[in-house]
Amino acid sequence: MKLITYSKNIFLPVTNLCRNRCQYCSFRRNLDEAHLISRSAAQQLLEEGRDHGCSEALFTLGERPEEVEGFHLMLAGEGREDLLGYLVELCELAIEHDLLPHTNAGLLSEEDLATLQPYNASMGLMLESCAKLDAHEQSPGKNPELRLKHIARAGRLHIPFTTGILVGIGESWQDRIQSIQAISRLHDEHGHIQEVIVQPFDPKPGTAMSTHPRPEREDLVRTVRLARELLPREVAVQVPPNLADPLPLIEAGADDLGGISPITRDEINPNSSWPREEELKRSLFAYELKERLPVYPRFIRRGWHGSKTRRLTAALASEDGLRRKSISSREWW
Ligand SMILES: O=c1nc2n(C[C@H](O)[C@H](O)[C@H](O)CO)c3cc(O)ccc3cc-2c(=O)[nH]1
Ligand SMILES: C[C@H]1O[C@@H](n2cnc3c(N)ncnc32)[C@H](O)[C@@H]1O
Ligand code: MET
Ligand code: SF4
Repeated sequence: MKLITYSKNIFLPVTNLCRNRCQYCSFRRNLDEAHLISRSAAQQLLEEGRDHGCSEALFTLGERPEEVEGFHLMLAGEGREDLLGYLVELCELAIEHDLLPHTNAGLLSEEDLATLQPYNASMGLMLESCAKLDAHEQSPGKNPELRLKHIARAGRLHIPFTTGILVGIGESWQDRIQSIQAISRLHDEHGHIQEVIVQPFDPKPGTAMSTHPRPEREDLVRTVRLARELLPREVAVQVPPNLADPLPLIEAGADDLGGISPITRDEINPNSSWPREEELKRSLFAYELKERLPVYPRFIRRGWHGSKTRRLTAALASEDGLRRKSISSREWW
């Protein structure tokens, strides 16, 4: 039976302040409406996550919020001077609560990426697309060259990495192919890509792209097929089951469903609720559905997960025999 994996996570929106203005995004807010997660709110979510058996704390935030005037006042409200220090503190808090951090903070400097590495089991940054698109006209951080550089830097630092493409934001088929090939080349060089997300664009009311059509199912199927063909076998192709029916995409070669949360919503796609584990088990009965950690086994074996997560990762990986399980359909270990 083919193996399909997912991670049980909680979604922590650290701040929705962002220097970019992606035309599809409803997560970002202007200063007057923006928030910074408080220690106590984070703590409460982490406690709930632990109680629900989650293994991943997904920290997501706008890119370089420090560049927005006024953010330092929000930080000061939490008694901090810099965002990085606060992110490290939140990751430490997650680890104390038995949850493995996975941070996607947008573009980071080499120094900041290196600072976060020890505290994260894995990290992520979507390439989105290797093409320069209108949707990113006001988003300096979505410059594909900068994103590819960031992903390469993560590779040099041995950070197990999640990236992916956003499908249906104005890119061509050629762009999709080239984006996947670019990710594949980075993996050939550094070996750090654990999964590539094929993320369908989902129109959001109130955004510039609210009337832009969502991609056709057949286009998603073709994109997943392309990704599966162009990427080496050990790199998982991830599809979010709250944005499109996963079954045809799994049939086309997808092998991971990403983070699924029993308690928090997908703050990027707040109106698309995740299916429950039982629902997925029912609809994907022809597959072996299996929970995984936010860091894939081969990276644990190589010791690439952040040093501060070592004990927790070992404990979680051995918990239900994950460590020894032999798996037929995929090079899981
Ligand atoms: O719940 C979500 N998880 C998202 N994830 C998280 C992902 O599902 C899991 O955190 C990873 O599979 C690690 O276990 C992302 C992670 C990244 O590094 C980059 C982009 C995303 C996008 C989403 C998303 O839109 N919704
Ligand atoms: C975290 C990731 O969420 C994705 N993202 C942001 N906005 C949308 C949307 N409207 N539809 C689908 N995905 C989106 C981007 O790819 C970002 O990198
Ligand atoms: N802002 C970051 C990015 O777009 C993180 C995900 S979107 C909230 O890369
Ligand atoms: S997708 Fe990320 S980078 Fe783009 S506006 Fe939203 S929060 Fe900012």
